[in-house]
Amino acid sequence: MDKLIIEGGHALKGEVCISGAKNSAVAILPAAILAGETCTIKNLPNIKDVANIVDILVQLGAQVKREGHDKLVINSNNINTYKVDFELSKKLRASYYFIGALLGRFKKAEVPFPGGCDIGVRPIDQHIKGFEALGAKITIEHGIIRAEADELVGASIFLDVVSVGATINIMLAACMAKGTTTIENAAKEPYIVDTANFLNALGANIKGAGTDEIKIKGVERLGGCEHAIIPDQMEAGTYMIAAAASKGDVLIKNIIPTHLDSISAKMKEMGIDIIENGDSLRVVANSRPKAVNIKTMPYPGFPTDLQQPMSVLLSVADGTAIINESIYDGRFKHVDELKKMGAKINVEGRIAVIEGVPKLLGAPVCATDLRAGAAMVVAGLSAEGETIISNLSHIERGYEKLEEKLMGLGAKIKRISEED
Ligand SMILES: CC(=O)N[C@H]1[C@@H](OP(=O)(O)OP(=O)(O)OC[C@H]2O[C@@H](n3ccc(=O)[nH]c3=O)[C@H](O)[C@@H]2O)O[C@H](CO)[C@@H](O)[C@@H]1O
Ligand SMILES: C=C(OP(=O)(O)O)C(=O)O
Repeated sequence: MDKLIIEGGHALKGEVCISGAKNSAVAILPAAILAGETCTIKNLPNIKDVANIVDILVQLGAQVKREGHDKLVINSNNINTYKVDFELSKKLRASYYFIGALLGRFKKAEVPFPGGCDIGVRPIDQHIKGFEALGAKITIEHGIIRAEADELVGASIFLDVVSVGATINIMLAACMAKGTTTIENAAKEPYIVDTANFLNALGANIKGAGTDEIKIKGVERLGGCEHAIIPDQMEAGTYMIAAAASKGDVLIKNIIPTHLDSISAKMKEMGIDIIENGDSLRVVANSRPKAVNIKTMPYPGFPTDLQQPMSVLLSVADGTAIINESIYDGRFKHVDELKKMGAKINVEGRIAVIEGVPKLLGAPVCATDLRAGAAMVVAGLSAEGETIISNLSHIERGYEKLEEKLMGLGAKIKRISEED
């Protein structure tokens, strides 16, 4: 089992280039099952979640060819099963997209329950409600979700909760359904727009992605296309927070700054300089940040996926901050780890009260989930002394070349294997 060792207290300085978005990639790759011709997908992040999705595509019989480090060419014509392997499915959250994609293509899907970060209850009732509205019969047996339909017919679906996964999954199933599907109270995250753009490039007719009402007119057949994944909002946000926590000066390149507006706004409120310029953004932090309150919200609100890294910056801020985690009921598992480094945080349900301390002190800590891992890295970079982070597999699901990128910014970070 590898560990990361960080010698903290070195300001990050320089430039970092952001990779393609995990949450777009893991939706668009399964969506390629609906394509009647070859798809070329570019700007894919080289992360475990993408590798896991590719393993499922291959298990189903798709031809997947890698070209260069960030490009895959996929042909789904030879897919010969609608059943996803149990072990592969539970390796990540996004395996749920195979339900929508296989149902859309074969009118049948068998997908074991997905895995993903353990951050509270994560039901998929809204996905199921959407598939049923389109005419599918859903049964759950022995941990496997079975979806089956004689035909899929467009329907009007009002989501009870704003769900990224349900919005995309219904889009996938509805693309080739008969008639028009309307998703109301749809999620608006950039991944939804990216996935809709990909499907439209294949020949789908989706309008309104990025708003809370999406209309999908079913088409007979989808073709192929070339598509580049958008930059990763969460990776970019993590580097913004890391730059500030280390009192650094970092130019974050290859981003869409509007996707980061809620983070930039909060960081400006904290007294950190954020300078946008085209597709890059510079973060300059010289002094201790001011404490601010945060409530996580669906896009364009402050993203839950950056709540954990942000809690590190608030741990060393001047004053007391309140975090209201409105999306998940268990996304504070990292707090016990941060306390080992001297953070003063009280958690009561979905609320964390953080009393800022002047500095954190390095300690052995564990990455309990993906963004908890990112939070530990940010904490290690800002802390005095050495931080040793274990349980790295979560971090590998979502961050491409983490050590390499941080070392490029002057961080003292290295990976060791247990036997080293
Ligand atoms: C692979 C992927 O894209 N993961 C992201 C996706 O996860 P995921 O798609 O799982 O998250 P959702 O947007 O669906 O979940 C949002 C909230 O809705 C609830 N809910 C969701 C679906 C449902 O059928 N019923 C229900 O009650 C969830 O418990 C949660 O409280 O969006 C989350 C919210 O931005 C992010 O944290 C994850 O990084
Ligand atoms: C919660 C996350 O991932 P997943 O939904 O894939 O578990 C995340 O990316 O922060």
